[in-house]
Amino acid sequence: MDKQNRKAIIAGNWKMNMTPTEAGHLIDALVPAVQGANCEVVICVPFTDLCVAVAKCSGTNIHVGAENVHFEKSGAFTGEISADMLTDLGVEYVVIGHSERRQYFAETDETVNKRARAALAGGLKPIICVGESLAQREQGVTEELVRMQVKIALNGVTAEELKNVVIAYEPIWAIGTGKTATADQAQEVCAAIRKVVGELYGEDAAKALTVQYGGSMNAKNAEELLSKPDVDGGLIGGASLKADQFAIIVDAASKG
Ligand SMILES: O=C(CO)COP(=O)(O)O
Repeated sequence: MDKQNRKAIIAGNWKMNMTPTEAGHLIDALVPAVQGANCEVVICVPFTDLCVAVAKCSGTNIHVGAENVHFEKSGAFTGEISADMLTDLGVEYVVIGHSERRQYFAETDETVNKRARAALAGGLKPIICVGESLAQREQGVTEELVRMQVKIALNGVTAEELKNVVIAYEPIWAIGTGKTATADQAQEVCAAIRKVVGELYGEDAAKALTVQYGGSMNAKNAEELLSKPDVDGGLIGGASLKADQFAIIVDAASKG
């Protein structure tokens, strides 16, 4: 499979970090640091940082994403944010189904699917997160679980819509722990994700799909992870909060 035809995407997931003032400073440092990138650069930021991010990234090569979206178009859902609210601001991507949302906010494969469909219908590009816990890896059910997560998340997503979908493999045990999956482990599961998408949508669609790895990806290990044939980018937490570290990861993806 030829990786050259796929777009590598390096996306920061800032999580619950950065006030709007801090966000402005970080983006001011990021813009010159990633301007020569030969991959897509995305920052997914808290809702409160979106305005400043969109304003500062306008006219640059940095694309802006949110960290979640509600599945209804509008209505009595106190505290929630719709796809239309995000696109109206100029937001392009949205992280969906992050394991922290699944673990702490009771999101399920079914609500992940509803959010993904709402995002796509609203013109956003969802970065759908899947991945196993340590116990699930030790039980040997990683591939089966990830296949199921992907199948449910994509239920009802059309082949045309799939072109705007990114899938991120994020083993839960590697998130924020400093324990990175080995490049071979990342490759194995990213390939399995591409395989199930191929079964659902055909070979060409699978070949075109961007599959990211996320979980303690950093300036030191990015190059090796990104060198794997089915790892098309990264979803980066901690290391995305430092412009110099994030830029090194972007450089690594630009070479691949
Ligand atoms: O959850 C992640 C990205 O969504 C990964 O976080 P870390 O890079 O901090 O491990």
